[in-house]
Order: sequence, then structure tokens, then C-alpha cells
Amino acid sequence: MIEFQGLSKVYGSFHAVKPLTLTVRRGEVFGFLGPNGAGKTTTIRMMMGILVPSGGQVLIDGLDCHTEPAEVKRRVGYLPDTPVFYDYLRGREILQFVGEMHGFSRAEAARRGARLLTEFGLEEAGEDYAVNYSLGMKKRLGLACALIHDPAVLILDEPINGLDPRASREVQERLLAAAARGVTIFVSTHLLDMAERLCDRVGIIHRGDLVATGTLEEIRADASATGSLEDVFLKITGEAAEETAQ
Ligand SMILES: Nc1ncnc2c1ncn2[C@@H]1O[C@H](COP(=O)(O)OP(=O)(O)OP(=O)(O)O)[C@@H](O)[C@H]1O
Repeated sequence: MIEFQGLSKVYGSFHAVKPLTLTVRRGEVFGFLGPNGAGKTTTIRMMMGILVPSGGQVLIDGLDCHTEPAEVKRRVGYLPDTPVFYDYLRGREILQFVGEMHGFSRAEAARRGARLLTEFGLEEAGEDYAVNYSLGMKKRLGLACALIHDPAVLILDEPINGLDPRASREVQERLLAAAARGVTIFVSTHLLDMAERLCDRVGIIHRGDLVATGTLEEIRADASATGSLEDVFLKITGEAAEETAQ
């Protein structure tokens, strides 16, 4: 379970994330939606202990992400918006390294790495250097790294941004498979068709403010909007922008 308790981030006088209170249930796929600059990455970086909150806290399975980041990382798999690898390690070596960092023996890390390379269609690229991977391959390798320790929670920042349709579909299928195994997934995106396909519930963040939460049906009803998630999203964020301007 993920609990945001008034979590906020201020840069100087700019409120990047306004006090955020929200609970993501165990086993849920939760879409964190918002336009560019809404505060999604800032929120996720606070969840991963990379940024220090200005106020409030976020707990994962009862652990404070700021004060207990190592324990949190044992339970969580994280895919950053731009995965960065050691360029001159091979895909197989990167997975092995991440596995060993999680405390697995060399043999166990190798076994897990090999299984994930196959599962993510990277078997043939396993001996290639990461510097030569395409963006789609890097995202898949990043997701494989995030899953190597069988985490109960996945936190994904824009997992399919920039991928071609085939790679995008493949990553979404992997995520659905993880969700089917009961993994809790918190996924940020501005790609609404993915959210519509994948998420049990969504939250819409706009200029640091959570302006709507619920299932698509609930949000539609609250916003008195019809049509796709895109229509609902544009209506809600448009209204929120007007309120801010007034
Ligand atoms: N270090 C910083 N100093 C000042 N402002 C920052 C800093 N980091 C982020 N911001 C601002 O905070 C706001 C939220 O940024 P954030 O990266 O969280 O948005 P996002 O929702 O992830 O956007 P995108 O979809 O474009 O990645 C933006 O206006 C951004 O310019």
C-alpha cells in the first residue's frame, strides 16, 4: 500500500507538488496523470528518496520513503523517466549487477537476469553493450532491472514515453502480467490511452495539485464529462487552469 500524507515540494516560492494526500491500495494499478510540468516526476523522486519532501510524507507498506529509503527499495522496483546504465556493461552484466546489489549471490543474480532477458525479448542482445541499445530496449532493460528482486510495488515514470507502437505494446503487456501477479503499480504518464488500458484508478495532477481521483467512470461522472479519458482529462485540466487564473 502507498500512502501519501500531505506530501509536498517547494522550490523557492514555486509549489511543484502541493500537499498530496492519496492512498494506493495493494494490488492496484494506479495511473498518475498530468501534463508536462505537473509534478509527476517530482512526486516519484520523493517516493524513491531521491528528493527531500518540503512537507508531509509518503509511506510504502508503512515505511517512510524519506527516512527508510533502503527498506523501501527492497520492496520497490523503480523505472526512472530516463533509465541510465553503465554504457560499457552488457545487458546481461547490468542485470547481474543490479541483482547482486539487491543481495543475491552471483549465481542467483545470473539465473534471475537470464530469465528476465528472455522474458523481455532481450536474450539476443544480452551480450551487447547498453550504449548500443535502442530507447525501447533500454526501457525494457530498465523494467527488467526493476523486477529482478520480485518487488511487491512497481513505481514507473513514463514507461512507454518515446517508444514505437510495438515496443509500447510489449511493455504494457509486461506491466499487465506483473499486475496479474498482484504487484501494486504506480505509473506516471501523460499518455492517456495507456492509462485507459492499464489502470484500475487514476489521479490527475495539474500544476502540482491533485484535481481528480477515481476510476475513469467516477472521474467522468464528477466532471460531468463524456467520452474518452482524453476528453475527461482535457476538461478537468482546462477547468483547473481557469480556476487558477481567476
Ligand atoms: N530543481 C528544480 N528547481 C526548480 N523547479 C523545478 C525543479 N525540478 C522541477 N521543477 C519544476 O517543477 C515542476 C514539476 O516538474 P516535474 O518534472 O515533476 O513535472 P512532470 O509532471 O514530471 O512533467 P513532465 O511530464 O514534463 O516530465 C515543473 O514546473 C518544473 O519546472
